[in-house]
Amino acid sequence: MEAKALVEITRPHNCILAGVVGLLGAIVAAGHFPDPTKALLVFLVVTLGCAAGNTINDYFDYEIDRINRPDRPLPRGAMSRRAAFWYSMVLFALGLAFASLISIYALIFAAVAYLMMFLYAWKLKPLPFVGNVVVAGLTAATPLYGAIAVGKIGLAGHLALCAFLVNVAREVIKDIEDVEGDLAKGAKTLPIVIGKKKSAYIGALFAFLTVIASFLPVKAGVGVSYIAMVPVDALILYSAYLILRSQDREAAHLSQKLLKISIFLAVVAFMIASLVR
Ligand SMILES: CC(C)=CCC/C(C)=C/CC/C(C)=C/CC/C(C)=C/COC[C@H](O)COP(=O)(O)O
Ligand SMILES: CC(C)=CCC/C(C)=C/CC/C(C)=C/CC/C(C)=C/COP(=O)(O)OP(=O)(O)O
Ligand SMILES: [Mg+2]
Repeated sequence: MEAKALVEITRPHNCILAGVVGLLGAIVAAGHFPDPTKALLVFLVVTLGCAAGNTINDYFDYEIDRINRPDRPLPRGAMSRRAAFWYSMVLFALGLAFASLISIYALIFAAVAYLMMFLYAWKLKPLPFVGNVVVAGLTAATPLYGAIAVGKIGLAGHLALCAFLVNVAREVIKDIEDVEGDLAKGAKTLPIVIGKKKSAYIGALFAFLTVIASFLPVKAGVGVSYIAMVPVDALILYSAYLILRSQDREAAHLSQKLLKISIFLAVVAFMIASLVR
């Protein structure tokens, strides 16, 4: 087994971004930076959960990824499926252990989120649109987790709404990109059921809704750097334009990657604004 596969399979860039979003949720809910121990625990529970979710996802997606993503650790043989399964279980268990140190509510919330990630990878992904909503719901749960840890939701709800909308858009567009492999495994994703053009309209609609919702977090203290949301919203609208113009694999890949960049930029803008206000 390649040692680097243990890190690569977790998709560390997603996990770190998710951990920062959990922390951001705690900050905007509390209105200040939380207790450092609690902040670290929130970061660890979200990061470990995301790492476990990505790992179990690759375990169940082995056949699809052999077509769509042959360079990933499992299809290229860098790690066995059995090792990936037990590795994800260890990561889930570690996350729950840290969640138990926060509060009973934080433990229950994490357990439900982790279960949803397992169910998504095992059974829900092939269901048209349901899988997209589950993944987007999990990204929305991330800022809410930080808020739960500090005992109030507050303005983290705005971040959760934006996270949900932008990730529904991105998941639908990713499914347009992955039609070939999903067809081979018999997955009934939205583009396979209603066609790539109608799916592009749905993806673009959720991108537009994200831009509208992005004005809500102005109350979340992003007033100082709200100007930073202008390029973020422009990037989201450009992603929507790209997928409406063409639904081929290359256009869908660029559109979903630009949406991911917009997520990263938006999180940075919110984090700076919430810390400097
Ligand atoms: C206005 C605006 C865009 C606000 C941002 C809202 C916000 C706080 C978003 C954060 C969402 C979040 C928790 C992201 C964590 C990382 C992530 C993208 C998770 C979803 O991953 C599923 C995806 O299918 C993985 O695919 P890939 O990224 O290609 O590995
Ligand atoms: C709220 C708590 C405690 C944890 C949340 C943890 C987070 C951030 C979850 C966000 C959603 C996520 C990363 C789910 C993991 C499963 C995953 C990678 C879904 C997407 O997989 P596919 O739909 O197969 O797409 P790929 O082609 O990228 O594999
Ligand atoms: Mg997958």
